[in-house]
Amino acid sequence: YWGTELYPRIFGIDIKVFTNCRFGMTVWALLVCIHALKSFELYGFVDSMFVSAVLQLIYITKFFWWEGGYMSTIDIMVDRAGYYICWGCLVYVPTFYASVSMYLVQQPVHLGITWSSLILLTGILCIAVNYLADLQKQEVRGTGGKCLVWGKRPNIIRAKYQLENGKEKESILLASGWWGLARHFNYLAEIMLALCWTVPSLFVNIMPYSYVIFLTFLLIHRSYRDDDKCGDKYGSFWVEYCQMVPHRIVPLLF
Ligand SMILES: NC(=O)C1=CN([C@@H]2O[C@H](COP(=O)(O)OP(=O)(O)OC[C@H]3O[C@@H](n4cnc5c(N)ncnc54)[C@H](OP(=O)(O)O)[C@@H]3O)[C@@H](O)[C@H]2O)C=CC1
Ligand SMILES: CC(C)=CCC[C@@H](C)[C@H]1CC[C@H]2C3=CC=C4C[C@@H](O)CC[C@]4(C)[C@H]3CC[C@]12C
Repeated sequence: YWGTELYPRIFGIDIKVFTNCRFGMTVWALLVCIHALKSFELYGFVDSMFVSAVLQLIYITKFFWWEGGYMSTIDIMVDRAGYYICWGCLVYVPTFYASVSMYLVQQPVHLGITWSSLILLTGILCIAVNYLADLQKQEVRGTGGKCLVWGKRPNIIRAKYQLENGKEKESILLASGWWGLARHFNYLAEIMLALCWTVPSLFVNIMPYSYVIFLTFLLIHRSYRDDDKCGDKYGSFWVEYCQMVPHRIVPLLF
């Protein structure tokens, strides 16, 4: 179920790049377009479908833009290519992640220009925060901490860790900017964004909210998994970071 190989290749093709990045994300985007086209064919322009589809498509485009950063996440560095990842990315992501659009084909909602614009702008803001947080970490590490974070010198911990062969290495833990608000503020933006592309379906049925609910559980669980992973890797340096940034996802709350 969890797999054995970390980076399997078939005929030179990296299986995890294919499943996690290319197939799942592309079919998700295609299904959003297919549902939006069907809705247009049935009812003409529907603002709720437009807002939801545009947010999902911007998010997927952002994913491809940032794909290099995804290569250093738990999915690629820790999870092996087993049933969990393969079924998850080949079947679960395209179908379940696009389920709000599928729902809106059956249940069109007219939001009006004010609500549509408000939801669209909030969603775009969430995508920007999620992207900027991921980028900030990459930039600080890429420059060895010699950059500005929100206009100031970053607060960093130079964390030492050991490789399996005993060699000592160093990495940077950022404790300011987005990474000073909470240890995974990027997850909060991710959940708020999913809410933005779901809320156009209003509150008649719980079905379209399945993805937001799933994502909330997934990311809370992931924040614990990441704490374990980083605690094992960085030891006392991670404890120091947790003392500086005590909250996991929501500043002052959780
Ligand atoms: N829609 C979905 O289904 C999901 C979307 N996502 C999104 O994917 C993106 C990547 O998420 P994910 O990989 O889970 O997690 P993060 O982007 O939060 O990365 C966690 C890793 O970053 C490093 N790190 C942790 N804290 C710091 C710090 N303060 N400074 C520098 N480096 C740090 C550690 O790795 P290292 O070993 O390098 O130190 C840690 O394992 C996010 O935008 C997330 O929202 C994630 C899961 C599901
Ligand atoms: C129980 C079950 C079916 C779990 C799903 C497992 C996987 C399919 C998902 C676990 C983590 C997910 C992802 C992580 C990070 C991502 C970056 C984001 O910008 C786009 C989505 C994704 C690639 C996402 C894809 C599904 C998972 C691998």
